[in-house]
Amino acid sequence: MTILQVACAIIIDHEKRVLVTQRSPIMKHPLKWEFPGGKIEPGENPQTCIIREIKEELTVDIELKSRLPSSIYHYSSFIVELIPFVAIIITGEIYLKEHAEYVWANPNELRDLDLTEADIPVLNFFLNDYYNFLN
Ligand SMILES: Nc1nc2c([nH]c(=O)n2[C@H]2C[C@H](O)[C@@H](COP(=O)(O)OP(=O)(O)OP(=O)(O)O)O2)c(=O)[nH]1
Repeated sequence: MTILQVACAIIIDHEKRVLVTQRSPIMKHPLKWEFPGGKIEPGENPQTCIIREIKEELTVDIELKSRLPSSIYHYSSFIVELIPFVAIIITGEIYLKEHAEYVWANPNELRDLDLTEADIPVLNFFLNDYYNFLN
């Protein structure tokens, strides 16, 4: 089985809340929550991919702060390598082009969300090994 490489963004605001988006009813994994992002296209690296995807999906420009460890998850029909980046918004207002909803969530709210499976280790790493070092 091939591995689908997907870059995602953990976008944080000045109150240390995290932006999470809900997949729409017509997407794969309908109504699950995720870190926004998408598939790496030929000729892209994960960094150029995530900047492009966030602009396309949320209409904002982001600046990348850190790359976190990938999460590899075996869904029934494919394997995903989820490549996370911590980021901040530098310009623009969020306007959802594909997702059903978004929310700025604190750690307890993040833990309660019905996330896509590949995101759970990403969230755990972020909260356990990264979050407390944020200013
Ligand atoms: N964007 C994103 N996709 C994720 C996450 N976790 C996870 O398992 N996935 C899976 C869901 C999808 O099967 C795949 C990404 O597909 P996508 O539909 O978001 O990406 P895309 O915008 O490039 O796709 P497309 O609409 O062009 O088909 O990775 C996540 O946190 N963010």
